[in-house]
Amino acid sequence: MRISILGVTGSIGGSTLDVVEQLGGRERFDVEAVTGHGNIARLAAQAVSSGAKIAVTSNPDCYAELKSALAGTGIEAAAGREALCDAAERPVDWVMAAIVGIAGLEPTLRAARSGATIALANKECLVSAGSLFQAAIAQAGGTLLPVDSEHNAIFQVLERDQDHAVERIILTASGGPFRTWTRERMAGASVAEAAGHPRWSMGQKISIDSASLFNKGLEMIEAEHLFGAPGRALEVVVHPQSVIHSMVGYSDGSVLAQLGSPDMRTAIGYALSFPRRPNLDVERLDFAKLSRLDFEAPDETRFPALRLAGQAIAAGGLSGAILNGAKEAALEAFIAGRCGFLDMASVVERVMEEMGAPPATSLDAVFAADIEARGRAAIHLARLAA
Ligand SMILES: NC(=O)C1=CN([C@@H]2O[C@H](COP(=O)(O)OP(=O)(O)OC[C@H]3O[C@@H](n4cnc5c(N)ncnc54)[C@H](OP(=O)(O)O)[C@@H]3O)[C@@H](O)[C@H]2O)C=CC1
Ligand SMILES: CC(=O)[C@@H](O)[C@H](O)COP(=O)(O)O
Ligand SMILES: [Mn+2]
Repeated sequence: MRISILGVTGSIGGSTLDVVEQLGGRERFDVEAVTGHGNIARLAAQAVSSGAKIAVTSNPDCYAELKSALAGTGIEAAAGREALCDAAERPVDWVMAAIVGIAGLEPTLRAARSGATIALANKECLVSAGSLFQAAIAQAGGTLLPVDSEHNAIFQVLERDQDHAVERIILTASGGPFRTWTRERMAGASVAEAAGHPRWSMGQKISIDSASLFNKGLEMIEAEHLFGAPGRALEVVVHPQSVIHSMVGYSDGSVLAQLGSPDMRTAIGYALSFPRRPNLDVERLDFAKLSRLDFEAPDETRFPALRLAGQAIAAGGLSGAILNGAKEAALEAFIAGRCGFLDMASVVERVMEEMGAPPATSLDAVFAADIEARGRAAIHLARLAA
C-alpha cells in the first residue's frame, strides 16, 4: 500500500508512523512523501526511518538545512508551498492529512483530487471548505475517512443501513483544563496553562483550542458536514474522562458509543486498515480502575465558542471559514502574548458579526474569506492591545 503523510513531524504525524510500523512497516507500506514545516531534524529522521521517497518542508527558508540533513540518503528534498502541494498529489492509495490549520486545506485538496483515500485529521478542511471539499473528493472518486477522535468514533458506530433511524449525533468534550475555572481566572490564563490538556497529548494549537472549546466548536461544524441531516440533532456533552469518544442516538432509544483510551493511534489505525480492524498495541481500558464516567452540560457563558459554532452552522455559507480564520489569528495572538485568553472568543464573535455569511461559491471565496477574517481580527486585536 502506497501512503503519504502530510504533517509527519506533528503529534498525529508521529502517531501515524508508529501505527505504520506496528502494522508491518516497510514490508507492507511504501511511504511516498512526508512533509513538515519548521522541525527539519525530525522531518529528516522520519523520512529516513520510514524510507520515504521525498521529504518536503513547506518553509522555503529551510531547504538548505533539509537538503544537507538528507545528503547521501537518496531521499529527495524539496521546499515551499508549491512543492508541498506537488508532493501531496503524488499518486498513492492513502494520505494522512495532519497539517495544522487552514495551511492544510490546499495540500489536502491536491491529495483529494488525485483520488487517494484521505484520512482526515485536519478538521479545518471541513470547517472552512465543507461541501466544496467533500465535492472535490467525490469528483475524484476518493474516500474520506475521519480521523478526529469524535468523528472517527461516530463513523465506527454509525450503522450503514440505519441512516433513517439516526436521531442524535452526540460529541463528547473533555471540558479542557479550565472546565472548573471561573471566568475571572480564565481571563488571566497563561499559554502553558491553556496548552495543558488533561487527557490527550496533542500539538499546541489544538490543545489551546480544547481549553477554549473552540476545538469542540470546530468539531460541531465538522460533524455537521460529515453526519448532518434534516431533523438530526447535534449535541455536545462534557465528559471529563475522555473515554467515550462520541455517540450516536437511534430512533429506538439506543445510544451506541465508541470507547477507548485517549490515544489517537486507534483512530489512525482504523483509518489505515478500514474496513478491517487492525491489531494495535494501545492501552486497553480497565473498567474496574476507571470506576465511573461523568457527564455535564457545557457552559456557553464561559465557553462562547459552542454558541458561535452553532451560529456558523445555522448561517452556513462562508461562516465556517470566517470563524476559523478569525480564531486562528486570535490564537496566534494569544500564543504570542498579544491578547488574553477570553479575548479570542470576543474577537471571533466581532469578525463573524461584521462579515455575516456570504455564499461559499468557490474555493477562492473560501481563501478570500479566511484572509479577510484574519485581517479584521488583526484590527480588533490591535485595538485590544492599544
Ligand atoms: N493531535 C491530535 O491528537 C489531534 C489533532 N487533530 C488535528 O490534526 C491536525 C494536526 O494536529 P497536531 O498533530 O496536533 O499538530 P502539530 O502542531 O503537532 O503538527 C502540525 C504539523 O503541521 C506542520 N505545519 C505547521 N505549520 C505548517 C504550515 N504553515 N504549512 C505546512 N505544514 C505546517 C507541522 O510542521 P513542523 O512541526 O515541522 O513545524 C507539523 O508537521 C490539526 O488540524 C488538529 O486539529 C485532530 C484530532 C486529534
Ligand atoms: C483527540 C481529539 O480528537 C481531540 O480533538 C480531542 O477531542 C480534544 O479534546 P477536547 O474534547 O478537550 O476538545
Ligand atoms: Mn477531536
